Amino acid sequence: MPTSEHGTHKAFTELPVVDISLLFSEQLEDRVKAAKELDKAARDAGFLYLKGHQITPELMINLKQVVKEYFEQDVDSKMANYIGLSKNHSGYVPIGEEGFYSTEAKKPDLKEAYDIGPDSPSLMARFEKDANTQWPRHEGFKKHVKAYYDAMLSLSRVLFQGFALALGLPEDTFTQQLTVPPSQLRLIHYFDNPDAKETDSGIGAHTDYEFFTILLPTAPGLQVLNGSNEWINVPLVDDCFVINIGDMMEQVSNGLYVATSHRVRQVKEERYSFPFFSSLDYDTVVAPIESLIKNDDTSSYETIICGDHLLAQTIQTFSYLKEKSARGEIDLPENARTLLSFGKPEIKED
Ligand SMILES: O=C(O)CCC(=O)C(=O)O
Ligand SMILES: [Fe+2]
Repeated sequence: MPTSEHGTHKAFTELPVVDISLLFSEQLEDRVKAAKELDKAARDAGFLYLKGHQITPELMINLKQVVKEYFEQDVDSKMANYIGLSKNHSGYVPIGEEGFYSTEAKKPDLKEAYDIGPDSPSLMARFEKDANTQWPRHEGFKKHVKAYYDAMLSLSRVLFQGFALALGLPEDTFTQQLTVPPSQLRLIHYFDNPDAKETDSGIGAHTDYEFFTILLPTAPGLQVLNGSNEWINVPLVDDCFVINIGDMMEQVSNGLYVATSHRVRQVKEERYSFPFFSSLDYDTVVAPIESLIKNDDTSSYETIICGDHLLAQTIQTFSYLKEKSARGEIDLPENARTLLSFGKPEIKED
């Protein structure tokens, strides 16, 4: 495992803003120009605000509205679509379902969620070949959430092309393996909490497992660890998504782009947040790209299989999957990594 990569992040005090309008240009030289901006932000911070993404405001407005209505229902109604009832890891995730990083002794994160993935093949394809996404009956939910999922998938394609150019690789390096990726969209609801203290956790410090995440938050609360180990607030910026580098991008870029630690603090106001975790197809072999390995390189990222890595992390995180695993109904993929096994700096909580 590499040990010194954390030093590559700058001591930023706010996130860089990257306008990707030029990634949509017909001209390669324009796309390369935008990719250079992505490259700088990915190296310096591993986190950025994304402008010029061409996602229409209606998609986001409709998503926020229908998700708000959905979560307003009582818990019993929401539990009708409990994630543990699905065959492809989709559905309602009640408070306490996720033992993030096996810190069972810690208080559970104060949030509920609804997880969406592709129909088939899904993250659970090893166990269930034809398992479709579980949708609640709630009016308009499937229509608006699916439209948003599809838009995120398209945007992730553009960004995968941008990151390939940013790394000096052929533009289709990643997208050759982007057919039906097990990318998950999470709809997260952090409860309103007038008594929230600055130190109350909404979600503990972590890095994301995938290549990158496209995040749409509705309120402040997100914090990012900078190169000097300080937690930096991420306020909302109009018309921008927040993008962050995940574990697998760190791996393929041979540590050039580092997965940045982040966490969510409880804020007094109610908060929703919609991360789309961008991955490649299940069978994608994830290893440092040869042209990014230098002769004197001492880093040693071990090769992983994209979907197996995600599945392993998921099985070790969700209570219902831990129980299935204990009953012998599912097993961890071979060579599964334990949680937090990437070469991250020690994650500091205060
Ligand atoms: O709620 C947020 O702003 C971030 C959520 C997050 O980091 C995650 O779900 O991985
Ligand atoms: Fe995250």
